[in-house]
Amino acid sequence: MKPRTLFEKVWDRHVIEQEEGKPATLYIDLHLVHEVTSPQAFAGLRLHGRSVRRPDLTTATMDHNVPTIHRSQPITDRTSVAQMDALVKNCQEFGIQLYDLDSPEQGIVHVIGPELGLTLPGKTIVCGDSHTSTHGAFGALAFGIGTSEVEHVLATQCLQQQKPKTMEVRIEGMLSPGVTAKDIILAVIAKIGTAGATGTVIEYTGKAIRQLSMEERMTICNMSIEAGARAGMIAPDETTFSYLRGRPKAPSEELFSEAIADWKQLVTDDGAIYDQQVILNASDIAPQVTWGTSPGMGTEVTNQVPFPEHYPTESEQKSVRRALDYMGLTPGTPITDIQVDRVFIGSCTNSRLEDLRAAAQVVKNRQVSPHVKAMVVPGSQQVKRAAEKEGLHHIFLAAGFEWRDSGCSMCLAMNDDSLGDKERCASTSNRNFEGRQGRGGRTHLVSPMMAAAAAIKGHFVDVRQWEPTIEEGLG
Ligand SMILES: CC(C)[C@H](C(=O)O)[C@@H](O)C(=O)O
Ligand code: SF4
Repeated sequence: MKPRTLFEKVWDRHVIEQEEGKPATLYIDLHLVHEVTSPQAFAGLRLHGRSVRRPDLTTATMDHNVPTIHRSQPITDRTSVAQMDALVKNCQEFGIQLYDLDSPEQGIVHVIGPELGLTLPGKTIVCGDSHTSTHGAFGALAFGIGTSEVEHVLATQCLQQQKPKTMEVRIEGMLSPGVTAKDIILAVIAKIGTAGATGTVIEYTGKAIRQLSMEERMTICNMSIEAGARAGMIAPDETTFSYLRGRPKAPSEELFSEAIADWKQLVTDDGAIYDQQVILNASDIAPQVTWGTSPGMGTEVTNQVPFPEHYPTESEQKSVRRALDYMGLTPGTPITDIQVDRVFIGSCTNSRLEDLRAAAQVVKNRQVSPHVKAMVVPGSQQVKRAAEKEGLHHIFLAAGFEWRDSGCSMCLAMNDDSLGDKERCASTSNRNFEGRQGRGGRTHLVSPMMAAAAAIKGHFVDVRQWEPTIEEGLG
């Protein structure tokens, strides 16, 4: 048999029907649902008198609109209330499991899927949400779909899909201390651009990727979409299996070794060919900070804000000028001279336990700069409880951070958590578009450690030079 890539194997396992030159019909193993992109889909089902084909393969949570503070009080935003109420009603009517606002398992859809063990190697996973790519970290084929497709999947458990091309992003070597998975993916996007992987499914390979934990792998796959890719995948291995073992929705202990035997097949065969390939060395990657209004407009913390005139084409110069204007930045300014007003540690990119641990390590025994307002928003209520069990909340609260309930929060400011006009934020999220975190707000994408350090110093700093607490005599 012809050697195949990981993507091709998972794809082939799910094609129900494919006519030459036409989109394939794929079977969907897991459909995740949230309150923003589902109301119209359910309304469509009702209109046509249809039911949900496989409620048992469908799971819902509320995350985008939910308040992250004072949860027992009424929510004032009418759209949020309408969307959340609709989800409750729809899940009841159609028999779908919902992790609602009061559920101890509530959280960002891309955080709770893996956490519950719903996300498994080899599955096809869809959700009306672009960052569904996160789940590819387990060797699943996971991608975002539009609301009409949500309706289609609800009704049929299938999806029409054009076969994407493949791209290998190989990260060789080893990361230096202070450099994280977030820096890898920001560096990849800075290199290939936000359209660099358009029409492809990326597979991340190489020694640096194999050494990452599952949470770090999720950070990488999460942002595949910001490089234009349809999805990102990482072949499952022992790290994957041990993460999944014992999770409530993962195969039970009796079936687990059988599952592993199957999952082990999900690797790219020797001799399989990717349509495109990009290679980076992890040891060349430094902590990244974005300076512009797209995730590709980023650089190393040791660099300066770029000069528009250094870009080769007129259109690039124009977009850089516009970005710098919006961001209120002067070319040539060292990144470390940029002062921040706000710090947001959260989002489906960087709100899991290891992210909070990394940030807390930087924050420990220090104080948030007096002119900075900083918050930590755990990705799920389970992450929140786990962090509290380790006492991480004490570290953040003592430093002056706010410690919130879980949700998307200031990643996209659909709830009350938002930036004011011209407020500048160091954010661990994945998008820095104009107005993303609030009208006129200015977003710099960074890793959790970099965000934590910016909160303490009031400006960006190179975390590689962060002194251990003990040596500063503060501990
Ligand atoms: C609201 C939703 C449709 C959107 C997405 O698909 O990505 C959101 O999650 C985002 O991150 O912008
Ligand atoms: S945390 Fe942000 S990126 Fe992730 S699903 Fe929510 S809004 Fe989208």
